[in-house]
Amino acid sequence: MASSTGLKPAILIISDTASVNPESDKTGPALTEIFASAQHSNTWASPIVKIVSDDCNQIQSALKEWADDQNDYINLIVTSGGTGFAVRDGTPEAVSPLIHRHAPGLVHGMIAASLKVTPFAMMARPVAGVRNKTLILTLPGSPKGAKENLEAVISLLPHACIQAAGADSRTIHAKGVKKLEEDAGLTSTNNQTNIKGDDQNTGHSHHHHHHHHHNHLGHTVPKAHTSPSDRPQSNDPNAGPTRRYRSSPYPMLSVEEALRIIVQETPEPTVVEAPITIDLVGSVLAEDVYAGEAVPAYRASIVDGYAVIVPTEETQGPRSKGIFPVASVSHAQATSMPPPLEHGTIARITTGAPLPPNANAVVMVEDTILASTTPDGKEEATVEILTDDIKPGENVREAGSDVSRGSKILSKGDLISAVGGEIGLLASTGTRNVKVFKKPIIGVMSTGDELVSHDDPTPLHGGQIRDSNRPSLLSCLRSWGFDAVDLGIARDTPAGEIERGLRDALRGLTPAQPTAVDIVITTGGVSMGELDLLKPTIERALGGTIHFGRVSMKPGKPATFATVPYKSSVSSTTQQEREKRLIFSLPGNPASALVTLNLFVLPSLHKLMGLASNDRQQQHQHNATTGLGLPLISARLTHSIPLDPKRTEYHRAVVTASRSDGLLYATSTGIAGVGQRSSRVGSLANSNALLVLHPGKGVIKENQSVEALLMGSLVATD
Ligand SMILES: Nc1nc2c(c(=O)[nH]1)N[C@H]1C(S)=C(S)[C@@H](COP(=O)(O)OP(=O)(O)OC[C@H]3O[C@@H](n4cnc5c(N)ncnc54)[C@H](O)[C@@H]3O)O[C@H]1N2
Ligand code: MOO
Ligand SMILES: [Mg+2]
Repeated sequence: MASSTGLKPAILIISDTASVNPESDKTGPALTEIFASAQHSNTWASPIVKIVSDDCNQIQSALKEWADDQNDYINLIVTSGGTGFAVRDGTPEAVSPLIHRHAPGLVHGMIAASLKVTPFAMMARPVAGVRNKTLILTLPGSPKGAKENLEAVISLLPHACIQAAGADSRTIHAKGVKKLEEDAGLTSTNNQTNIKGDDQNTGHSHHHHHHHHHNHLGHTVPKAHTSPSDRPQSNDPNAGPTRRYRSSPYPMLSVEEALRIIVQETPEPTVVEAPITIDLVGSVLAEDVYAGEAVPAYRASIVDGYAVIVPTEETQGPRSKGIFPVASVSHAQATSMPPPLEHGTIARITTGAPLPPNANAVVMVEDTILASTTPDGKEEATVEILTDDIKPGENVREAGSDVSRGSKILSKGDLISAVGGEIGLLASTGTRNVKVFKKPIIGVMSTGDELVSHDDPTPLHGGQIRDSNRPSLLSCLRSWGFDAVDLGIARDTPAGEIERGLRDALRGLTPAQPTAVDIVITTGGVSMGELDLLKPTIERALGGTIHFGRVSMKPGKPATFATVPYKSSVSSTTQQEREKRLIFSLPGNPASALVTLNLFVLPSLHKLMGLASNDRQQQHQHNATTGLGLPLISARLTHSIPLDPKRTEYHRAVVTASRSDGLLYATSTGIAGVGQRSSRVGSLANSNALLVLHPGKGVIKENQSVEALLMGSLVATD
C-alpha cells in the first residue's frame, strides 16, 4: 500500500509512442511499483506520472512545473527514455540546461550498476542533478533498465532530496529528517512506524499536482492563464526557421503588469558600510543617522562686530548704546576661547567665532564707530555703539542650534544627492561611516552580427550598422549614477557567443571583467526572427525564467525580463549575496532600447539601490504603479498628436517650464513621417520627457494636458 506522505516523487515518461498510446507504457507502472514497495513506501508518496513525447519543450515544461514552485515542489523527478543515441533521443540535452548543480556521482552509480548487466550501458547518456530544491535523474527507457538504475541508487535518494530541499522544507518538517533517513535505512534504527496521520500538516495528501491536466494522449492541456512555467518555451534555435513559432508564445502584458513583475522579482537591497566621501553621492541610506557632534559646538557669532551684554527681562543692566572699552578680541580660530566679558566692556568678534562667556548678543560693525585708539594708534581702545535696538540672543548661534547632538539628521531611505546637502550634513556632524544600500553593478551588452563599434574607422559595408545602443545606454546609466560594465558586442553566429557573454558577465572572474554583475542589460535579438536568440539562450542554456517577453507599448513591444539562478563560485556565500541575477533583454531598435531602459530598468535599479525603503520618496515621486522610476508630471500639449489604436505610446518630447504663466508645456520631438519611429534614436535627442499616450482613436488635441515621465532637467522658457 502506498503511503500518502513523505517525499514527493514524479515520473516523466519521455516517449513518442507512449505519448500517443499511454496504455503501451510499462515503465511508469514498473517505477511506481518501486516507490510503493514495502521497503520504500514510508519514505515516498505515490508518484505523479506524466507522459510526454521526445520533445525538448514538453520535457522542460514538465520539469519546470514540478521544480519551480517554491511552495509546492516535487522532491525527486525521474525521467525515463531518450537517453540513448537514436536521433530522437534528446533527454539529456533538454534536462542538462535546467540543472543548477550536477550530480555526476549518481550518474556514475547508475552506469556502474547497468554495466554489471550489459556492456551497452556504456552507451547510456544519463544526467543527474538538482534544480532549485528538486533532484532530477534520467533513467533509460526500457522498464527493466529503468528499474535497475533506480534500484541502484534509490536508498541514497531520500538523503539527497532532504539535502537538496534544505531543512526548512515543509515536506521535511512533516516527517522529520531523521525519520526519513531511518525509513530509507540510512541510520541504524530501522523503525517502520507508519506516519499517515501527518497528512493534514503536509498538505500533500493529494497525489495529483493541481497545475496540470492531461488529455487522453497525455499532453499538457494549455490553460487560460499562463504562468512562466506552463507556457511553451522559446524557439529552439537548432530547429531552424521552418519550425519557429509564427506567433509569439509570450503573452502581451500591460506596462503596469510588467512593472509589477519587475519590482516583485527584483531582490531586496543589500547593505554595506561606507566612509563619508563624494563617492557616496547616488547612494541611499540604509539606516537613520544621528548627529555625533553638535553644530555649532560652541556659542558662535553670526556677524563681524562686537560681543556685548544687553539687558534681559530679568537683568536691568545698562543699555547697549554708548561708548565701551574693547576688552578682548575673538577670532574664528581653533586654539583658544576668549576670556569672560565683564559688564561695561565689549569684545571684538568675527563671524563664526566663539562668544566670550557672559556676552549675550553681537552688534554688527556697521552699527558702531571707532571712539578712541591705543596710544600707538594700532588698536581700538573704545568703540561707540550707535544702536539701542539689540535684543538678547541677537546674531548669536547657540551651541547645537543648527544640529543638536544626538538628533536625527537623515533617515533610512534618503538619497545622498549630488546637490550636496546630505553630504554636507554628514560632514558637519563629524559622521565617520554610514550604512548604505549597495549600488547594483550593471553590465551592458549589444547583440547582433550586423553591429560594428561606433568608433571603428572602417567604412560600413553590406548590412552593417553602428552599435549606438551601448554608448547611449551606458551614458544614460551613468547619468543615473551607476557604474556600468561595457560587455561589448556578442554576435548571433557562431552560436554560443551570447550564452558565453551572459555567463561570463554573471559569474565575473574574467580578466576583462573581474566582478560579477547583478543585472545584465542586452539589446537586440528579442523579437520573432530566427536569429533572435536571447529568449532561447536565457531559457534553454542558462535555465532562467522569462517573466515577460512582450509588452503592449510603443516603442519596445518585445521588451523581455528574466531572472537566472545565481550560485556563487566563491565558497563563502554570505547572506548579503543575491540569489538571483536579473536580465533585461531590450529590443534592438535604438529608441525602443532607450525608452525601455527608462521605463523598466530604472524602477528595478531604484529598488536595488534602496529607494523602495523610503515612504516619502514613494509618495512624491515616480510612476503610479510601483512608486519607483521616473517622476510623473503633467504638461500641456503645444500641438495635437495622433494616438496609437492599441499600444500605449511613450512619445518623445521636450517639456518646458514657462516663466510667464508658471505652466509646463510639451512639444513632440517629431510627429510627421518617421518622427517617432523606433529606429530613430534621434527622437530622444534634446528630449527630456516621455509623454504617456494611452491607446485611443484619432488625436489628442493641442492644449490638452498629458502625463509625462520626466527623464532630464526641465527647460525654462519665457
Ligand atoms: N514579425 C515581427 N517582427 C518584428 C516584431 C514583431 O512583433 N513581429 N517586433 C518588431 C519590434 S516592435 C521591434 S522593437 C524589433 C525588435 O527587434 P529585436 O529586439 O529582435 O532586435 P534585432 O532584430 O536584433 O534588431 C532590430 C533593429 O535594431 C538594430 N539594432 C540592434 N542592435 C543595435 C545596436 N546595438 N545599435 C543600433 N542598432 C541596433 C538592428 O540592426 C535592427 O535594425 O523587432 C521588430 N520585428
Ligand atoms: O515596439 Mo518596436 O520598439 O515599436 O519598434
Ligand atoms: Mg529581431
